[in-house]
Amino acid sequence: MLLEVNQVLDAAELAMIRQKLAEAEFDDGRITAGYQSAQVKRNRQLAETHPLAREIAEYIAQTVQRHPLFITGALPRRIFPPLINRYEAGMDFGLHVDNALRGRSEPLRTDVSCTLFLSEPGEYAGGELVVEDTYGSHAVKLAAGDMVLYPASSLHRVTPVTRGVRLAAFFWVESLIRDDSRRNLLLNLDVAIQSLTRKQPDAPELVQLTACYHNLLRMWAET
Ligand SMILES: O=C(O)CCC(=O)C(=O)O
Ligand SMILES: [Fe+2]
Repeated sequence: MLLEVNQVLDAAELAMIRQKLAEAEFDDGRITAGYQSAQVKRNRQLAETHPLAREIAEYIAQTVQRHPLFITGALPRRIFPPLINRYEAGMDFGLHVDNALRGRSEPLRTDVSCTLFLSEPGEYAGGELVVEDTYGSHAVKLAAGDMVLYPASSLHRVTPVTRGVRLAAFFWVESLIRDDSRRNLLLNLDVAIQSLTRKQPDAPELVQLTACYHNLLRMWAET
């Protein structure tokens, strides 16, 4: 499942984050890459230990969790602190899969991968996030402040940036629902229940549908 969550950050929040990042020193992106992905990773990244990285990570992690579609789509159990990357002209990230586990003490299982775009599409050429699934390749390039969620199990890449600079926050979610197809089913059920609630708040089926949602969640959730 590829899920777009729009307007996670508003213009003022983006300006604040962008201004802070404008002064920051970025390192080689391979600092967090596994063996295979390091071979194909050509970007810059703010070190996790950088005080600014911690401040921005905290801010973004709090903000995404206020977004109902993020909660419904990811059903987060734990969020890995968001990292910031930067692709300048000539940089890209070849086909790879994200590491299954992140962090040393109490490793987080990466179920959902997220990219939150911090640059507007017009600020750079190229730089699409391309995610492979059983239905083919999907190229994603969103407005600044928008985010895409995709299964961490999928192969993906970032096409070469040929002009300008692409800034993004990226992070992983350990979900209450490990399996992508189950998570997707719950998302669709939840969205349908919410839509029916808006259209027909007194529909008697709502109680059964809500029971189905919670009982599936109870059956599958790993807490
Ligand atoms: O920059 C992106 O959109 C994705 C980055 C990525 O795939 C990674 O760091 O593993
Ligand atoms: Fe990745």
